Amino acid sequence: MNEQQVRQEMVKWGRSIFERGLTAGSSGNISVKVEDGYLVSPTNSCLGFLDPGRISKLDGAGQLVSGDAPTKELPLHFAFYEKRPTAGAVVHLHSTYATALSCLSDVDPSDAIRPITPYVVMRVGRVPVVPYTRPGSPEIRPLIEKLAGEHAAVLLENHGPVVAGASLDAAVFAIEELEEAAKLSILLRGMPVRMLSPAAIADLDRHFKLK
Ligand SMILES: O=C(O)[C@@H](O)C(=O)COP(=O)(O)O
Ligand SMILES: [Zn+2]
Repeated sequence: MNEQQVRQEMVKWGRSIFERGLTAGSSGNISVKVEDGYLVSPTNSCLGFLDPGRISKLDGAGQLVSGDAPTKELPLHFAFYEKRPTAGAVVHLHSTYATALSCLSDVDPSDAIRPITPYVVMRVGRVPVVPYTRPGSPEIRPLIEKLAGEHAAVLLENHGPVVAGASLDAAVFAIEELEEAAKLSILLRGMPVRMLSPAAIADLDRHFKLK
């Protein structure tokens, strides 16, 4: 895909995410790795109305080359690119159920999404919770770097989900699945849920290796 096509993909997915209510107002941000750097949603932009010509273009070192000022969450995005060589895109949203889960004090911080259905195991894997930092703070970078080698997705405590994927499509599909799994997890709270067995999870891990 050439750079113009990637810009169009960011506009298409941004609009789709916004129109389906997966993030509101100017919340959320997306980035995609391109041949000579990164394309990033501008800070304070609405994902539903990205202008392809104003998307922030960064060089390989993260310096702004063209377009509007980038999202303030670059440390978050770069932590994934640094520690996950397979990452081609990163998506952060304030989707309702995943964000709700990130606010619950009794969620296991090493495994916030209980393995209820196979698809979340296949597309997202185990999701840890990263301790709270102020949005945009550089303090998030080392916290994510500790986890990103092993995990494609995290929940930012009291904030929301972040997912890395091999492509923008893959990252969007995974964050959508994370949202659905969080929704099930909240809907089923207090009910006698049958979890997938450790053997079933190991079988899924063998057959559907996450990138
Ligand atoms: O929650 C926040 O403030 C940010 O994480 C966010 O979602 C939007 O920030 P920008 O991408 O800088 O607009
Ligand atoms: Zn945010």
